[in-house]
Amino acid sequence: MKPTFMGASTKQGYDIAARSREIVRSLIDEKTKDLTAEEKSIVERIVHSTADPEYADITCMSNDFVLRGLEAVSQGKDILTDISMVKAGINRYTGDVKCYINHEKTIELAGNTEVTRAAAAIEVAASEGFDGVVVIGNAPTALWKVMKMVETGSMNVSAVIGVPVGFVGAAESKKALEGTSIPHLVTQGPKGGTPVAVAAINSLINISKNQ
Ligand SMILES: C/C1=C2N=C(/C=C3N=C(/C(C)=C4\N[C@@](C)([C@@H]5N=C1[C@](C)(CCC(=O)O)[C@H]5CC(=O)O)[C@@](C)(CC(=O)O)[C@@H]4CCC(=O)O)[C@@](C)(CC(=O)O)[C@@H]\3CCC(=O)O)C(C)(C)[C@@H]/2CCC(=O)O
Repeated sequence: MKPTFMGASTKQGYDIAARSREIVRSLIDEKTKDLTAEEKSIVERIVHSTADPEYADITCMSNDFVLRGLEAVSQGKDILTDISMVKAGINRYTGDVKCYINHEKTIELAGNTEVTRAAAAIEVAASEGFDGVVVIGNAPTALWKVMKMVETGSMNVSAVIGVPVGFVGAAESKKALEGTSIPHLVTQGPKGGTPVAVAAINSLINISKNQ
């Protein structure tokens, strides 16, 4: 696989990405001065992907997030996403990227129990023996389910990127994740979404390749 920078793999693409990174740095350098080099790189990539410097204020990581996340992706552990759009964006990982939202067991479970498909998909992933990094960009109910299953010892999770977007439960679910001992990255408040989730995990994967 060709080396990339911010997903760019051509000379022109690389130049655009490098220029964009310079602009991002000039916008958020002061705000990120207390972060480690790895944390800074992750925040820069999120701001780069969204063109929204506010992410430098609202992105928060637990102290062990980078360590535990890097350990997991370096070992090639599985990555689990809440929805297909997030999975589609993680295109340079050599391990498995899984998403059970359209799995027949998920559809059956959601139909029988009347929970969301997003939450049912987490239960199915755990029942299939998932062990790795969870990436949630859209569905608060999936994030609540992960926290519950980790708390009850029914799911193995190395780290969680919890950045669901929206006005119904997103902020609350992320606040709850911050109160757990699960290694995590969150964006506080309603903002987040697929581009943020993908930027965060792709940045972690990129850092692990350059170690
Ligand atoms: C609250 C939900 C939101 N979904 C958003 C954005 C997009 N969702 C798409 C699709 C096709 C799917 N979303 C579901 C996950 C569906 N979305 C929800 C739920 C209603 C509730 C989740 C929760 O609160 O935890 C959820 C329903 C569920 O039962 O889980 C999906 C399963 C719906 C379905 O088809 O049954 C489905 C997943 C399909 C898949 O992954 O294969 C969009 C592609 C729709 C679109 O815009 O066309 C889009 C993806 C956007 C992206 O950037 O990737 C929001 C906006 C995140 C929204 C939360 C906002 C809010 O209501 O406040």
